[in-house]
Amino acid sequence: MTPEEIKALVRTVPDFPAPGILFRDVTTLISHGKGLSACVDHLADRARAAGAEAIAGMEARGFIFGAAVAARMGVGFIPVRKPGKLPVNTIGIDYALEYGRDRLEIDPTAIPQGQRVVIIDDLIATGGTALAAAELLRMASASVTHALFVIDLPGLHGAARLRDAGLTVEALMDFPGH
Ligand SMILES: O=P(O)(O)OC[C@H]1O[C@H](OP(=O)(O)OP(=O)(O)O)[C@H](O)[C@@H]1O
Ligand SMILES: Nc1ncnc2[nH]cnc12
Repeated sequence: MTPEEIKALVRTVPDFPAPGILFRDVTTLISHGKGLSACVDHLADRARAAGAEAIAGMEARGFIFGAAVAARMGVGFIPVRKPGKLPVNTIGIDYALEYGRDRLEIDPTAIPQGQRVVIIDDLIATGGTALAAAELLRMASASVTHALFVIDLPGLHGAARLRDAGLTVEALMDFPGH
């Protein structure tokens, strides 16, 4: 399936989780076997080209795509978790969302020194989550140069923020005007 065909599987829900937000819902995409598989293939091709030695994905939707891509590539997966979930000493970072604030944590021992880690998430909006994840992974000595997304909302300028911060950003599709 092409990215255009995969895009047709994304459901748009107005006013979720707050008035004025157009929620781009991947539930309908991941419940479609061929759509999910094609999505994972496209992301894995790009992660391979980026030289990924491990994939990091953000809780929760980043786990779905990130872990599937890591398994398809035969590399490890690093869960970037919401707070209080990991049973070991963590390092963490606070960040702003399109609709609120949150915090991410990782187990710093999960990453060998200098390992090339590619970030994968379902969607980039303001870029706050991905920038926080990149900073956190670097605090744990990862080499982070690429971030891959299924969906970009270019109207929220997240990809531009990541590029300004020196990251290479790719997305399979975008929804202009968010
Ligand atoms: O670019 P940003 O403005 O930071 O927004 C993008 C993030 O927001 C969503 O996750 P959310 O925090 O809603 O969590 P979820 O995956 O648990 O639904 C999405 O999956 C990204 O991780
Ligand atoms: N508009 C949106 N749709 C789905 N997930 C999001 N995360 C942040 N903004 C979002």
